[in-house]
Amino acid sequence: MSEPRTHDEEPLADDVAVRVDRLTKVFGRRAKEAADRLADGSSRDEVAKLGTAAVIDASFEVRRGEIFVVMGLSGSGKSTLIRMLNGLLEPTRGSVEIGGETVTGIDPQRLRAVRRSQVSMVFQHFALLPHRTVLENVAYGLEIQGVPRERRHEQARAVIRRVGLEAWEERLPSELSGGMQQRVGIARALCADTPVLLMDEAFSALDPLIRREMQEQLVELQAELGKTIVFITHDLNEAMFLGDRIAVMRDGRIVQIGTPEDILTDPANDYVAQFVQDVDRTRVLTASSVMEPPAAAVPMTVGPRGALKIMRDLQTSTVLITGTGRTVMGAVRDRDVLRAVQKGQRDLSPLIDRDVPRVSPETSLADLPEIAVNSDLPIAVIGDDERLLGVIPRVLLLAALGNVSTDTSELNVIDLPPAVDAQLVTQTLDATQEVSDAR
Ligand SMILES: Nc1ncnc2c1ncn2[C@@H]1O[C@H](COP(=O)(O)OP(=O)(O)OP(=O)(O)O)[C@@H](O)[C@H]1O
Repeated sequence: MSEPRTHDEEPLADDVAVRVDRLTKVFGRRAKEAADRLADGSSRDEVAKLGTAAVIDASFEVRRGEIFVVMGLSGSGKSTLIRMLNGLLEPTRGSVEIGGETVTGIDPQRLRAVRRSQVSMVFQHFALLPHRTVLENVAYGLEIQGVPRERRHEQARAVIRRVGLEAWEERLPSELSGGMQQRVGIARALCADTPVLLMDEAFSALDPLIRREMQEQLVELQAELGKTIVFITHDLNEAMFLGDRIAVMRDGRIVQIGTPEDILTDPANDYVAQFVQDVDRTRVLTASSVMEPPAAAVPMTVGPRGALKIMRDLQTSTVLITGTGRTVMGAVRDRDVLRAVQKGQRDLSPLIDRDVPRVSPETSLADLPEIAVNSDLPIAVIGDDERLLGVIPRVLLLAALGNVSTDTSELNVIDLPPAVDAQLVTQTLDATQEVSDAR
């Protein structure tokens, strides 16, 4: 008798839009043999005589509503992979499931039905029908499904409005700019109303400004419509901007799958590390990825002497002060604390500057310089419950704000050194120690 399944073991089938299992594609006459050898551990080069291994042993799941980006250099196997996802190419080994249905090895009629109901594709070069209007292009998918004219035009008009092209419905594609043509491409894919959108270098032919606009629009549309999107690109910044998760491909293999932050901060190998070297980190990283643990803050209860010691040890001129429940009370400056210690004061509260900048952990790094430059205090990273989650120490912007959002790999910020001399601090602490000991 088989073991009863516990709730935990239940596959989360409903959450998975696309499941790819050990997918391999070899081009060449002896493809099967090459794929078998690859499965037995041979390298791509070792099987090169048998065929070109375009995709090797790829496995991943794309969750519903996720933007999953496949990124890699030219020739790494991205297009081959996406073509297997919609059944345009038959895998040599492995399987693809879309919406819970296996699409590998099924009969062509069934495959067409699954494709129609589940998957739409947006191409790099728009692939619009040149002699049909924008409206007819967008409605085309419904037309071949036999949807009556009135209804398909109505649906097409709705998505055309969504992508902001309502004034262009009756125009021909050639009358539109590249960005607009691609919006028609997206509208066409949306009109088919499939849960999965496959986008193959969809924005690569557009100039940078339009491209950025399209990326933003796609993220908006996705948030609104909840589509599952598999997006292929060789552009790392695009991958980082769009991807909930990114799969990095190299020579047919997926070498890492992770969130943009994982890929950036914890690259799986030198190849990925090199790839991400030039990415604009400020757009990807958030306050939570640069903050120091809350231990870098000081509880009120330590008093001026305790605070001064900690500031000396951390070599910092300002430090955050926390109250009960680790809420942030403000920050103190070393000068003020030193003076208080010299005067034998026991209470930190009169020294606290309550004007500490506060950000949420999701605040983009790109927004921090502006906050940092307006204050000489550390930035407090605060959770929903007002608790201190981390500290971004007092930073100084060396360059103009504009510099930070370029593709530098390091942020141009440094900690300010303590304002008062460490020796003086130590002398003061020793002297006041003697006083308190003598008491
Ligand atoms: N029909 C085919 N016949 C033989 N080899 C092919 C075929 N299609 C692709 N390849 C090879 O498979 C490898 C992966 O190609 P693929 O087009 O999937 O890569 P890609 O990452 O999409 O690159 P690009 O961005 O240049 O399209 C390459 O070596 C390519 O030459």
